[in-house]
Amino acid sequence: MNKQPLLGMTLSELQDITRNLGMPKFTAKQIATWIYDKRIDSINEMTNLSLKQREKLNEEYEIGASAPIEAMRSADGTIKYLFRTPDNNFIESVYIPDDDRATLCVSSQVGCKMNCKFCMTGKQGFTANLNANQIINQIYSIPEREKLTNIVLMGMGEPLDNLDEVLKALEVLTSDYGYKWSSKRITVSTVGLRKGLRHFLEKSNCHLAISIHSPLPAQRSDLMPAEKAFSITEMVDLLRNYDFSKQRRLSFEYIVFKGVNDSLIYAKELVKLLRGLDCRINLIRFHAIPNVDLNGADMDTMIKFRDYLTAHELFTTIRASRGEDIFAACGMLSTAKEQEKNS
Ligand SMILES: C[S@@+](CC[C@H](N)C(=O)[O-])C[C@H]1O[C@@H](n2cnc3c(N)ncnc32)[C@H](O)[C@@H]1O
Ligand code: SF4
Repeated sequence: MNKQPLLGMTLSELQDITRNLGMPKFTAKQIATWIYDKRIDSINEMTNLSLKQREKLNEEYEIGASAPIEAMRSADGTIKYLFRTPDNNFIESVYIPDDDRATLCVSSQVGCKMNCKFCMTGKQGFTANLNANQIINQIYSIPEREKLTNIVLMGMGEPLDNLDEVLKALEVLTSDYGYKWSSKRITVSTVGLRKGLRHFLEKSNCHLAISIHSPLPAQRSDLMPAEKAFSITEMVDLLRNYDFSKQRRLSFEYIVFKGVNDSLIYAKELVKLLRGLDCRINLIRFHAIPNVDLNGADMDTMIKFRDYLTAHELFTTIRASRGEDIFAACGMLSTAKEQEKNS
């Protein structure tokens, strides 16, 4: 029988286990402390549990951490990690050090259903949802885990399409019994799914990044089919009901494609669409992917675009492109691995 991983479990799930094994309720908290505070490698190290309790736990459970199988280092310090899931699928996480920050870009699914035109993960199609163990393991099992200051769910997959497991992982990351991270250090990035977005905003305080890429519904649906199910105009109306002026931040991600969405007409439309909303814009450089007729805009164009938005009260930054020499656009490495597996 396969053992169940404890890593990634919420306190209430651990309490279910201790109850079923006839252990006192407080044992669940002790187990959480061993896993999330002390970061032990085996159940045998839980020395404030009796030998009998450890034996019982060991029969059905394990810590459930699994190290990355590959690491690719960029000249700029970015490291891309490849993990193998128990079902022999591949997922990627990217470690991005930057002055006093160190961000980990974490995956939420193997592949993705959303099929955005410009995204390598989208081209893979959907294979599986990651469970909370597999999401937390990406953080737990990298050598730089103690250096991390920020986490972004911007790796493979659409987090709101796997919201239950994502919310569990966010609970473990932000709870007192877990990693005790402030929700201000965590950002969830999404194309915006009608049901998931509302649910996420109600259940989590983490920052929200919406992948917008065009202010015009017709163009956006050409780039991102998810627009057809939940339009950006409706999404913005929904977002207006929430307060982003305090703890939680709202940002919009905008890949600037040459000759597609890079003229000031689009900047003007963005200003119109987002007027009055407490938010910022991140302009992203496109990482070219094979067989897609899109190119990134040049830096001059991006600067003009940024300056227009900033002059119209939309605070805008240009995100530094990191790890281009190691295919840091997510989905590249796992696609290559998948092809190797099938050849
Ligand atoms: C891979 S997605 C994962 C999170 C979520 N599914 C989303 O789309 O926001 C994270 C970000 O990467 C962007 N992205 C995808 N493919 C890209 C590429 N080839 N170059 C630059 N950014 C890309 C997405 O638009 C999104 O803003
Ligand atoms: S950009 Fe995000 S939603 Fe679109 S296909 Fe890629 S991972 Fe999925």
